Amino acid sequence: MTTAKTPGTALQAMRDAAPLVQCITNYVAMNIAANVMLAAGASPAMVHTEEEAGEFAAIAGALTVNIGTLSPDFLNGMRVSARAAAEAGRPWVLDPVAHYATAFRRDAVAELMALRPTIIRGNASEIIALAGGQSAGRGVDSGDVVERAEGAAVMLARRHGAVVAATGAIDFVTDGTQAVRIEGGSPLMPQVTALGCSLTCLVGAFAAVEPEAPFAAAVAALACFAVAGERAGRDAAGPGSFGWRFLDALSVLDAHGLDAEARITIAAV
Ligand SMILES: Nc1ncnc2c1ncn2[C@@H]1O[C@H](COP(=O)(O)OP(=O)(O)O)[C@@H](O)[C@H]1O
Ligand SMILES: Cc1ncsc1CCOP(=O)(O)O
Ligand SMILES: [Mg+2]
Repeated sequence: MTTAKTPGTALQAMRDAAPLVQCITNYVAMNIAANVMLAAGASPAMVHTEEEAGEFAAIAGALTVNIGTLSPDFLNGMRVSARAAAEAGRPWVLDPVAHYATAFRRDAVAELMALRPTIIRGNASEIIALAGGQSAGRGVDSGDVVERAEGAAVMLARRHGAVVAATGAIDFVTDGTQAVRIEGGSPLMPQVTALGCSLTCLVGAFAAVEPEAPFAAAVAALACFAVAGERAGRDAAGPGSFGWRFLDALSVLDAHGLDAEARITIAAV
């Protein structure tokens, strides 16, 4: 008899492995993302300089790349790391923060997409625009609901052979052949900066432990955020207390609680 792997078993496996994850993320996110990773049980390292980023990608279990505060130097580090991760057979996750905003970002994301990310995690506006659609996004915050991004996510997944996670009030994850929606979280989450960036890093942690199952890895990471976010939101007075409650909720989340409270439903593709 085989037992289907649940988000809870994926969480336990991730904690047991405490994977080293190379996170190339933005200046806003670096601290909160590292704390989110530690609370969840992963080992983050924010390593982005070209001189060492490629070498580091070969020893980390996974790489995450986020263009939030992009510069030519950051981009050089992203290029060598994504290539090194692919050569070492490690999964890598792309977070195309506000890629529609400027030509520099658009060109950078086109180049990074050509390096074949294993998983793409973005908010609804980012996913719509990445598929060539008209999004309402202007800066880093989404102006669209995820429902509008679902078709774009499926199209992107098929076109690029990647898992695509579009997040918002109800998340949507697809690999082009299957899809799920994940409910939970809190309306306070978009009020705390860099939680989406932190989620991208956590997706990398799960992918490091499940390199052959990136769809399940992305679902498990998003489910952790959904359950911890819902728990933290219950007693939070606002974004400030939500922030620390969320970290605490992530750190005490266990396999049983995750499987009991995660609301994941299969969606048609
Ligand atoms: N209105 C909401 N209700 C519940 N959870 C939300 C809401 N908006 C965002 N989230 C959650 O916040 C996290 C970050 O997603 P999102 O805000 O879409 O990313 P980003 O910060 O990149 O814009 C995800 O776990 C998502 O499910
Ligand atoms: C405010 C800001 N500016 C550049 S990156 C960034 C953080 C964006 O974080 P998130 O995409 O998780 O909202
Ligand atoms: Mg974002």
